[in-house]
Amino acid sequence: MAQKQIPVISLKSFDRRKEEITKQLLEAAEVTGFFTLVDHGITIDEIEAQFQVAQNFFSLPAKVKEKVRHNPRTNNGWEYKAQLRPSTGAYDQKESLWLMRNSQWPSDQDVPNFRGTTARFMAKCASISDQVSLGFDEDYLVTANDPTQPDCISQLRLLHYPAADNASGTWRAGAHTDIGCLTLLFQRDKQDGLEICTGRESHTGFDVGDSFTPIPAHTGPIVVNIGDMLSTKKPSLVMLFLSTKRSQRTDCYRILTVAWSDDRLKSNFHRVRAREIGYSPPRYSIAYFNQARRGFIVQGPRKKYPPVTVDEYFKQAIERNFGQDPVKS
Ligand SMILES: O=C(O)CCC(=O)C(=O)O
Ligand SMILES: [Fe+2]
Repeated sequence: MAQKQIPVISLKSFDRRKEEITKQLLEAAEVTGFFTLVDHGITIDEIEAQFQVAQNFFSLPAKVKEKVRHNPRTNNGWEYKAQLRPSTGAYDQKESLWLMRNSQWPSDQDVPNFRGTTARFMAKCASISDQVSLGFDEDYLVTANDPTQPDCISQLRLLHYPAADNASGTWRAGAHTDIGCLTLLFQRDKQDGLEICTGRESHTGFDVGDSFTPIPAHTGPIVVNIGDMLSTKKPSLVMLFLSTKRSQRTDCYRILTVAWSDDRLKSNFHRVRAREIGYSPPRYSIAYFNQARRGFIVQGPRKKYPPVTVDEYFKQAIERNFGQDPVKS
């Protein structure tokens, strides 16, 4: 099947071209669900510097990485092959480090320059995100995602998929949608594997029957997608069937009520795979998840769905992702 393209949008001269860019972004978000940003202001050197500190962290012995072990209650820290995907029923073949601005980070002693490099990178991701207003009143999402506020729960996720041989039957990241409002994804040259489902017609139930498009990895362009907070995530029979915990089943139903954009925007499935036959080199990627401020109320301008706080929504969403009850654990 011919490869479906996703729109490439330049942020060059944003202040002067704001209206034109906003129109392009909105159309891409409404129609395709994914788009690529170029001329966004983060240089290749800055992106490579962030990949380098990520690589330095992942190459440490497990007992050093465990100093910042993943906490399912907050969804911060280092996890190793710990994410069980309802879509595949298997653990993703990857390790990742989740960071919030005020969570525990690896020390500069263990990873030289980690804090400075990563803090600068997160700030740049936040300011790029500020340029993506998606049809909300100007500055509405900027205020909702304001990283200077202590209750802002936006996260940076550093990811490492180890090299694999004949990976048939395994997934580097099983099909999923993201839980936040807007994700910026950075890839590295020649480390392919990302596949996305585009279009309003896709995302039937739980990626079943949808067609996935490979997105070649390049250092520089940012792949952007809409997350569930802005969209509506419909539970599917597959998801309900795989969710054995009662709390997870409840969660599936409650997710129905969240759609900050009143269903205008679309949160689409994506996944990462290694080659079924032959060698796949390691893949590193970096995702910045705009996840708003805990106290913010998620409700669209047309009030199509009842209000939910970001805090309540987020707790349900990480329970679904990591199978833990963040309140009780
Ligand atoms: O590594 C990738 O390309 C995708 C990562 C991703 O989708 C996620 O962490 O939500
Ligand atoms: Fe994702």
